[in-house]
Amino acid sequence: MTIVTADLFDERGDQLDSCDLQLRQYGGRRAFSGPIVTVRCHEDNALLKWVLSEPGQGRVLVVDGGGSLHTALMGDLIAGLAVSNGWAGVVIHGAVRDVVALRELDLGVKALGSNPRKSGKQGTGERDIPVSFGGIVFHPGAELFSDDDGILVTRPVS
Ligand SMILES: O=C([O-])CC(=O)C(=O)O
Repeated sequence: MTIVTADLFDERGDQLDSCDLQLRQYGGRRAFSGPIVTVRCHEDNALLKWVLSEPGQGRVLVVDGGGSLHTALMGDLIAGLAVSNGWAGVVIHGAVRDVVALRELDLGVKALGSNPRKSGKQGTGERDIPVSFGGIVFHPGAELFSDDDGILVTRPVS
């Protein structure tokens, strides 16, 4: 079923937070949803590549790259890995590259912008922690809904 975030917000907005940050659509799947997995990293994409190498099971990876547009945290190879492993989407507070190829992939991809410069590969960063941007908190395990209008998330299950 196609996600319509505006309808969802009308139905159950009291249980949802909406991301104010205007991320751009880069993926071939413009509407996507799934449980959240998180990574926080800075201009280094080894950790997110590692996470996207795991079975995605329809989940969405939310990457807090600190808003850096200096290096791309994901290109078509890592995005292709995400497709093969069954991830629904990747939301990046940072940059991507290979944007023409990303459009052809059956994957939701939202990011701040793009940069052809690649990231470091040290593997520094953290995973499975709450991350925050656009005025909301993305909690691991909470549900994310994304389409052309924006991104909604549920609050943590207490
Ligand atoms: O290898 C990287 O840093 C990212 C990349 O270009 C890709 O995923 O294709």
